[in-house]
Amino acid sequence: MTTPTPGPSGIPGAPGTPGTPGNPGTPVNPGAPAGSTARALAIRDLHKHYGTHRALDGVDLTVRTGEVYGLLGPNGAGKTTLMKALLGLQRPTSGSIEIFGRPVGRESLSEVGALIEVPGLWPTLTADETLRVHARLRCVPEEWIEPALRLVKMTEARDRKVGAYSLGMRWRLGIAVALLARPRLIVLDEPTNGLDPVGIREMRGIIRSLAGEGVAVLIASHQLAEVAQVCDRVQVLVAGRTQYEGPLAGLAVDGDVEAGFFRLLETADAGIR
Ligand SMILES: Nc1ncnc2c1ncn2[C@@H]1O[C@H](COP(=O)(O)OP(=O)(O)OP(=O)(O)O)[C@@H](O)[C@H]1O
Repeated sequence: MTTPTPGPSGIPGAPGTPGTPGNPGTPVNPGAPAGSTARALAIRDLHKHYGTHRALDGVDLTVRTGEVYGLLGPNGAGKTTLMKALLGLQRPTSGSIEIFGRPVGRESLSEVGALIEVPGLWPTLTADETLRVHARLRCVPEEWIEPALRLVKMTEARDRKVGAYSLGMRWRLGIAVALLARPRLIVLDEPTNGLDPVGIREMRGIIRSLAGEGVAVLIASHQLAEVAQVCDRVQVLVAGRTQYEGPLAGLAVDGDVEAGFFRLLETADAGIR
């Protein structure tokens, strides 16, 4: 578990963020003391059936504030289905989802930022213009743009058109958009997909900064390496069922996490066939 620290990003709305010089900080959740680990997301016995196919078959998952949680699983495991359900994009067959203690709905989703697949951005706008549009759409003050740009290290590129950005820059801007309204829970689908090693390292740094400020982060990935260095806990899903839940190190077989992960996938796969 990560202990929230004074906010390096200067995103003043993140819970428990004491603020930085010139950036006094206005906690979104003044009731939550710095360092507390409230339940950001609680999923219980979630089922999603498509006809007779069980895409999710009784999944439980809890993500706490200040934690980076990895949802791992091969193609078709049910990761996207779970994320869509928690974002209100898909109705589960049964089970419950609570975001900061409230069911999925307009109010609870106002606490959530999401980046699913490559961010859709307007190529003819600059980063600054992009964020201004989103600030207006979401009724967010323009002063919140600067800290979001700073967190993703896009201040220098803010006046360049998005059409000329690398994939890594687009991802970073996509994260800035997702963070603009200062969510307390952020959901990222394959956040390092297509990034080069430098981009991957930067993305990890951004994710850890968010967690350090008390934001709860849920990452879905089918690659162990992607989550290995950044997640506090993981859940391995195979064919809609939980095969493992806990710290990554708990997957290890003879000290080898990767070997343990692949053995788990093979065993689960054999059990399904
Ligand atoms: N709309 C749908 N209708 C029928 N089956 C679906 C639908 N959406 C998903 N599925 C099935 O549900 C299962 C889970 O799919 P899902 O996309 O959630 O997996 P995933 O873990 O996100 O995979 P990937 O890593 O490939 O994105 C798969 O077997 C998929 O074929």
